[in-house]
Amino acid sequence: MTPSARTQAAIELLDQIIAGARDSGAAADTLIARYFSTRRYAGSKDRRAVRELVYAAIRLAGERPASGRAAMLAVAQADPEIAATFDGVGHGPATIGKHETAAPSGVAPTWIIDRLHSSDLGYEEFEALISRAPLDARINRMIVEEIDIEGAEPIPGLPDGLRLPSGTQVENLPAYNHGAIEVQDAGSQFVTLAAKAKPGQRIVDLCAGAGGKTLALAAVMEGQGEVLATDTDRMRLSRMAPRAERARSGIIETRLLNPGREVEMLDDWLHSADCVLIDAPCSGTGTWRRNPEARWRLTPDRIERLVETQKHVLEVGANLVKPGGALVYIVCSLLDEEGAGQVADFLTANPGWKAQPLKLPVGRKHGPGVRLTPAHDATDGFFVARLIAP
Ligand SMILES: C[S@@+](CC[C@H](N)C(=O)[O-])C[C@H]1O[C@@H](n2cnc3c(N)ncnc32)[C@H](O)[C@@H]1O
Repeated sequence: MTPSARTQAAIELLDQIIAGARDSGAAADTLIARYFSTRRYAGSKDRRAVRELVYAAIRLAGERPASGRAAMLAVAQADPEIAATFDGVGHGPATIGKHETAAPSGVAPTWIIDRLHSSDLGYEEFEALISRAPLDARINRMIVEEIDIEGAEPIPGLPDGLRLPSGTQVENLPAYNHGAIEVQDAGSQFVTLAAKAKPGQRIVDLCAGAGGKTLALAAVMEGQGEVLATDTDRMRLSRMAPRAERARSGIIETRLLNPGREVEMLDDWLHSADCVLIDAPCSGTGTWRRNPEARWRLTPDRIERLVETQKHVLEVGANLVKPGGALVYIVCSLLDEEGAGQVADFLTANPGWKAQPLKLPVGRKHGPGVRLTPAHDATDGFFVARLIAP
């Protein structure tokens, strides 16, 4: 592909990504994979270059742009080499018109910026929210003692964490195929430490998804005890079994829940878990480094619905914790209404429950818990609190 054809491909993809964000459609990565599956003429270098262009445009535009062309024009404004590809030749985009406007640059839509700011996030933190995320992994000590991957660095404070060189094709590493490493952001690993999981315990991972945190819990438990991984999403939960098998985690049981009937379906675990981990569905404002187009998808209504679901899963989880046991609440959001505020409301509504001060190797105290931010901790953004049952 010529440089101009690459720019045109990025514009077409951005049009699809913008429509996907507006209509709750597929994520950018899925759309990019689909686009190239029908364009065999594009080699791996072309795909990489187009992907880079697409993500550069997504990172630049805080608000959802009017069109893919407007988004790429913003990249062209900052980079004369890209501007030169608007040449109208062959498969290239038409030349830039005198009165054409580029999508405005920014970190996020103004209403979200305001909410982040009211959640005590300083403006100096904002740029880092959409910076490029490093590639982190977790070593599975049940399979290997030590691991040697060229260019990999330890992550201070995380005995099992590894920062891999960017661009590492993890699926091609023998260590990955043997289950010796799992891709997992350092922030996710740090907040899972709040569960203080130990061999022999009974733990529920209530919103387990495809099992990122479940596998980390099972690894610390060294194959002793029980981990019940539940979720209401059949597709996500079904991805757990093959991952658990690869990681040789024999103590994980999965259970698909019906929304609204969770407590009934978990009656064999009532008031008996040492710990219930709730990695609640959230706005994902802490993960824009990995999914920068997610900030074009948010609406105040969507956040309101998420806050309701979070309140609900907290109530469900509280029913499963044994007296003196722990409820660990996590969101990858930096909005207080989903994090510190949500937990404060829970504590008011449930007298007797207490927030236990958390000592994590990273993060800063924030309300009844701890907050990790990309600028301060070089991780995705998270809020985590550990609550002890009466
Ligand atoms: C942040 S994701 C979990 C990610 C996962 N823990 C990980 O580490 O990869 C939140 C999950 O909550 C699930 N969820 C939503 N409502 C739920 C409910 N009422 N009960 C249990 N899980 C729910 C969603 O399907 C989603 O998989």
